[in-house]
Amino acid sequence: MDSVSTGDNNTSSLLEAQSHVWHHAFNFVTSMSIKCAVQLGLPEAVGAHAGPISLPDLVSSLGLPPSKAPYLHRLLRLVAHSGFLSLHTKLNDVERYSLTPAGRFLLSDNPYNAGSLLLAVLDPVLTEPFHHMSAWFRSEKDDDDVNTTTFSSTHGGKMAWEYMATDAVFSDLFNDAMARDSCMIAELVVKEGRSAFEGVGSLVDVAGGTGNMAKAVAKAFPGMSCTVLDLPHVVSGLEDGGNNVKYVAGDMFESIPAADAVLLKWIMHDWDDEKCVKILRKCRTAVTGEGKDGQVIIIDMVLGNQSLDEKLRGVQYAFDMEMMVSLTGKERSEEEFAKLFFDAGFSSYHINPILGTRALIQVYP
Ligand SMILES: C[S@@+](CC[C@H](N)C(=O)[O-])C[C@H]1O[C@@H](n2cnc3c(N)ncnc32)[C@H](O)[C@@H]1O
Ligand SMILES: O=c1cc(-c2ccc(O)cc2)oc2c(O)c(O)ccc12
Repeated sequence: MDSVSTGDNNTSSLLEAQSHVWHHAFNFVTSMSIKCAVQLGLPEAVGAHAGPISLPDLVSSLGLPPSKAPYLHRLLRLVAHSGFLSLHTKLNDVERYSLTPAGRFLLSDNPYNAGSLLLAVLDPVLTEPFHHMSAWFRSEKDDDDVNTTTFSSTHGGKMAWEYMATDAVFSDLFNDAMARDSCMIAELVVKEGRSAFEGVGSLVDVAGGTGNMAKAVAKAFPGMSCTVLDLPHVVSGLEDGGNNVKYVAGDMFESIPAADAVLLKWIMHDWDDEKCVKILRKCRTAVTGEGKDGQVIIIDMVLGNQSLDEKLRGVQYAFDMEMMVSLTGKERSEEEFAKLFFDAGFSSYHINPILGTRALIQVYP
């Protein structure tokens, strides 16, 4: 191979370029290994042990055959290298492991658990479409929507939310992932973005899933009456959460109950621009009806925040691919959000970048 094919024939540049390709080719192996650790119950076994745990103790508490110890050691090495375990070698030169802060996010009894999101994203339901992404790029849009997304062309023409109603196991996993995320975001929002909710007497969490966000907001603001609107298969059977949280089964494209404020957490990025404008128009009607002059509160990623580091920007772009492959949505820049808001008839907005990769956006009629 000559230097033309590589652009540079300096030895270290060649090796670095090759390793860069390897790093990205093998990223999925790292992800799948972490998934395996979660499925084995490794975070719980490490977390339950009094102090850092050794390999033999881990093998026994996971109930694995002792012959698998050398293999588990190799899994632990990668999971530790990926930042989920700390390695302690001080005690008698025996390797012992403890959970890092990211590792504690994989604990199933952690209310902020992100393991369910990891399991959902790495479930074949969501990974299979990625094998067909290039075919989707080459295919023309068809009238019956079969090829609207890579997800729908992989799953017999079913669009994402339609599919959810047919797969209770995956739907429960996904709803659990959303609910856990809402637990943490609600706490941060109540702490860091409290002013957005002050003075709000009634709130509708539109497409609010199983209601964790609404429950936490209602708890922080006992005078507020909260309604969770979501599809029937998500909210049917859920008991109203205390005095001031109730569930309504419905379609946000049809009607949204009137309220002082409407919350859209992780909704805009699920939909294309046209659908977002439709949802926002319904929200505008909900917060301006009955003489109200309310607001729409959006929690979503905003691309282009220069203070985000490279890793987090990569996370945003990966989410954008997930939205493109699974749904018809996208992650948006401030300019793209502003266009949606003005097209839906709103007059102003304020972005508060208090949630890492995500931001709290207040939109005013
Ligand atoms: C990404 S989840 C977000 C859930 C919740 N807001 C959260 O952040 O945890 C999107 C939600 O939209 C709901 N959804 C999809 N289409 C809907 C519709 N037409 N009307 C109401 N809810 C809908 C789904 O059932 C799902 O719960
Ligand atoms: O990672 C996801 C995946 C989805 C998704 C994929 C397929 C379906 O049938 C439904 C949903 O949706 C997500 C989402 O709405 C979100 O806010 C974050 C992540 C994901």
